[in-house]
Amino acid sequence: MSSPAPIPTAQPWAAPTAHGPVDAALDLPGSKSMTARALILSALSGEQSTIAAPLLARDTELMADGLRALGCAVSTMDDQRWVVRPGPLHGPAKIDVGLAGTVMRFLPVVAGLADGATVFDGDPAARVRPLGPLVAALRDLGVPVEAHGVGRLPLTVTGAGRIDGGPVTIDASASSQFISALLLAAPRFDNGLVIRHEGPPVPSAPHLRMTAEMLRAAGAGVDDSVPDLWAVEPGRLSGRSWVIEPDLSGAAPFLAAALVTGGVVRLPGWPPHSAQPVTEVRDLIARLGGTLVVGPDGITVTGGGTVTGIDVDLSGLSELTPMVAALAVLADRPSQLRGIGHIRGHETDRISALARELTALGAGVDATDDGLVIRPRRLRASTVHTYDDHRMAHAAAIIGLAVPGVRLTDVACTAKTMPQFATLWSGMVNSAEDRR
Ligand SMILES: O=C(O)C1=C[C@@H](OP(=O)(O)O)[C@@H](O)[C@H](O)C1
Ligand SMILES: C=C(OP(=O)(O)O)C(=O)O
Repeated sequence: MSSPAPIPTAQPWAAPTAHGPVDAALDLPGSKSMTARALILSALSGEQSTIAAPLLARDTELMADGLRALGCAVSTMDDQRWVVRPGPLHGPAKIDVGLAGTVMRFLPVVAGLADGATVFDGDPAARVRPLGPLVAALRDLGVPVEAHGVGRLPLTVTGAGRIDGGPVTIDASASSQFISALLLAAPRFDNGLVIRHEGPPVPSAPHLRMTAEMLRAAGAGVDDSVPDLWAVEPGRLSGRSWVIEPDLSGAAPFLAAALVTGGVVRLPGWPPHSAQPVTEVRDLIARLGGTLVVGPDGITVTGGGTVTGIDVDLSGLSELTPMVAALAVLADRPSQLRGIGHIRGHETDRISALARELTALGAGVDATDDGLVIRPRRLRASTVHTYDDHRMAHAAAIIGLAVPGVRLTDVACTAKTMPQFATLWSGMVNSAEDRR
């Protein structure tokens, strides 16, 4: 396979310090997880679909490219409305997954439905992200997969144009995306799918809820009423008009800015019924000392002046760990973040990366088996390594609000999910400074 697309060039960045409360209304980009699911479901449906307000970022663009490589027409000409025209899925194809968990987990199952061989590879850091249980499940379902070592990239999936489906067992404790990947394609399996999880708890329950909800919206029959068991009926998926919500996880650092500075951040345009875990995030913000209110004008987060340290199981909201860890070093008491051992397999080993970088900033940090213990201490200026991880960059930016002299080795890694992060962040901080 040709070498994977280059990783965005590193861009060192000085995080702006806030000298008072932020007060901002932000128009944030679409949800990565919803855009990824809408693309897959549209590509597997019977007719044309549109995706309004999609996320324009590296992860979703790689997903669109991957579907194109498999024979699906995806027009991204109009930034506000992508058009997906499904076509017969076929190889040979080469797919660059970048560092996107959604691309490296969702597309191999789609490739199993294609006729021919598809080769997958990605950034060097993607080659160490877990994939083995999904590879094993695909093989159990009769799809030939060649993988590196224990089931890592690079991968070759040789589809026969169809998958029998039926019962399969998987250990999805390393990533909920293994289950979402199989569920999203399952209506196209001849016999549908009954998937059982066996192993330590599956993380990211809200993402599995989103998968089931979007499958149902596309016309699939899904039963997710029994813990650790999901059933999808075989059937035709309908093309439809998807409308993507703003990304709640992408919003998280901005919400954190309200907490750190005792300010206000508003996110207009939030739907009354959200596919994302707004209630869980509201409860988390409340425990951290702020308030999140959902009203007709959208979401408003107000900081209470002090960040409260917490003891919290973040397994459902694990992608928010870097943001919560950043708040924890600025909090009034120690925090314990639990239930997140699997984030060692995220964009980087986030447990080790956070422990190392927060310690360098002066915090007291212990990595535990399933998370982090964080003791706030006097912090100092430091250059934070971002490890190509967008959310490590977010964490450093949050701390930089309160600690002068925080520099990031690279802010360009935020292009994974929000290429405009540095501009939006500086705009939020500078507009508050200008008003003072
Ligand atoms: O399905 C999805 O869109 C996602 C599921 C979660 O993955 P894990 O279960 O691997 O944490 C989450 O962390 C990731 O950012 C997006
Ligand atoms: C874990 C994350 O991403 P991915 O979809 O690449 O797993 C994340 O965005 O925090």
